Amino acid sequence: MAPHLVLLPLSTSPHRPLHPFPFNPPSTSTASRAGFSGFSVIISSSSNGRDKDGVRLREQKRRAELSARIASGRFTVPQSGFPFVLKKSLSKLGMPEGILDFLFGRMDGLRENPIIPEAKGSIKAIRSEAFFIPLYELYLTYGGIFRLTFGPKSFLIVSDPSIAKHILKDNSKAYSKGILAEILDFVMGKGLIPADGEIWRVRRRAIVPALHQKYVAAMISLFGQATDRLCKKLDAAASDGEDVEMESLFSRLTLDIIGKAVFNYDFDSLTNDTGIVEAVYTLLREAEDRSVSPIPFWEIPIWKDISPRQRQVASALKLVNDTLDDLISICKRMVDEEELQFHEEYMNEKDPSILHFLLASGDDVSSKQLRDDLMTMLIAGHETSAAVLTWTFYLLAKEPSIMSKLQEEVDSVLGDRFPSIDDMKKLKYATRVINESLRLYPQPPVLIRRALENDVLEGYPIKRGEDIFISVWNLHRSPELWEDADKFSPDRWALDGPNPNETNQNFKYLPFGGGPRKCVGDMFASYETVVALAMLVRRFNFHLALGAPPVEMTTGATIHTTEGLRMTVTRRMKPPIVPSLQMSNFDANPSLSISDKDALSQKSEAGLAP
Ligand code: HEM
Repeated sequence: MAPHLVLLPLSTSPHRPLHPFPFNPPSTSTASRAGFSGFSVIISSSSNGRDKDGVRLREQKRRAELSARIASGRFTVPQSGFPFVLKKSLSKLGMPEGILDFLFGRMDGLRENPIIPEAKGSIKAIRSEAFFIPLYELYLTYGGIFRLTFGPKSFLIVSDPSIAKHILKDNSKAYSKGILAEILDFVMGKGLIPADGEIWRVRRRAIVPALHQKYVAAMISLFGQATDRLCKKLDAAASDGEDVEMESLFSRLTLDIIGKAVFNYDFDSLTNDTGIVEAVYTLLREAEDRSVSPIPFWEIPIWKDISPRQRQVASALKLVNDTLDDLISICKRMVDEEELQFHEEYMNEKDPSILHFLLASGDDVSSKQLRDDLMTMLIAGHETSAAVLTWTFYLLAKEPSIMSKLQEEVDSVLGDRFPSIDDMKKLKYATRVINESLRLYPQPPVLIRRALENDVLEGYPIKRGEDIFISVWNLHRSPELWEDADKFSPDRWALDGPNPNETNQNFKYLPFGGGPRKCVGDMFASYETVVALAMLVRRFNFHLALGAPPVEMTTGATIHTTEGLRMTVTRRMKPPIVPSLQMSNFDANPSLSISDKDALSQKSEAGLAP
């Protein structure tokens, strides 16, 4: 049975009160290897109206309890052996800690098999919040690599850039997707995310070329058109004075985009709740629930037949699979009828989807594998982008000065028209806002691997079969690696500097992973989120809704809010019109500005348009 212990459904408030984390000196000299020095972490405060003090007090109490548990040694396996007893005795005799650390640190270095610092505990100890939060606090105590043990099961938690680089890049062949592949098997099969070994190599080689530059550029107009549909919804809400729940709207926006982009299917989920949209959400929720369930019920044979939930999952899976099979057949027919001249940047103008590219390329693959790959991209490219937009708008709502600076840029670059590929270079600040949002809310917050062979991580020997969580959350918020780590500050990235990525940030910043398994949709996702962000903030102001529940985090594959992101949306005054009306390749009516298009679509609704 796959171990699912650590990923329990947990939530906590990102509105963290001002709270100095009581730094515990590392309990083993090995922690100092990870570069520890005495510091305290100041966690910034925020407000969301109602219940602020209650949340703050609860949070303070919870944190004090956790700190006390860590300080009590409850998570710590006592060290044994002569050096430890000697060190303790010398310490009691009053020898300064610095000298002891120096002496015993050297002895540790000479030992053949240094022991990884170990945090031991009951699952209940971290059950009350999003699991990566206690991992962060344990990281502050135990350092860049430590073992987290629950009963017979243990995980290595990695929060050190050079160890992350070793696992993801330098020795990536020695690691598989482990637990992740087991959990996602029912929905992604051998798709690109869970696949390992030869299947992964072959599929990666087939899929990466499909996301070529011309394709991504063509997608910009799709992003614009989909966001325009969302703008219309928000326009109506602004007129009616109704608050909106942005997280679910972003989820629908990115579902509509990824459906068209991957297999040319219009879910139209921003307008309709069709059976297929519901089926996709049933599968997404099931994948997330399985990844956070302590017991894999779904592996019990009879359970599948008697559990109404599992029966619902099975029928959702059938509906989505049948739909994908139909889309594959339709696309095959299109390709057969096409006068095909396949080349590197091939793209069918009517159907620029990834599926069309794969079939046109002569990709020799079973329908099941193709379906697994499409499903993988649907899931990978949907919730991630939605989560990035959700947390970006949350951060912006709390920082009006950053929002104003962003709106200023968007007004001057875009004026009243849809973004084009050329604008992507010009929307520099918008890009930095997304870069910074991805630092504070990485999606997913943890990368999962399993060692396929024995290895050595920063001097620590580890065994084949070890399950490893690389905590991107810890890397991105480490006070050792970042100044004002918890502060939302897009200006930390120079406007004219390179786009930050894992390579130029030496693996302390991993928004899209790194090494051979890096995200294939990084450029797609960056443009998608910048286009949506720019178009939305240009037309509207966003505020956290008065009286809304506090925005708290919960974890699935990505970081969700517990009760949504309720916002009040108001129309902005019209920005100045910039004369250039250049549109991206695939817009049917390239000379129109957004207001022209609005007028046309209103006429069309009234039956006036040609
Ligand atoms: C902001 C949005 C996105 C974020 C933050 C994101 C993040 C990531 C990360 C961190 C990984 C590495 C996972 C690991 O190493 O375990 C990954 C892999 C992947 N992503 Fe994305 N992603 C995003 C959007 C997309 C989109 C739009 C697509 C498809 C069009 C996509 C397709 C994939 C695939 C197929 C993989 C697996 C690659 C492999 O294992 O070879 N992602 N993504």
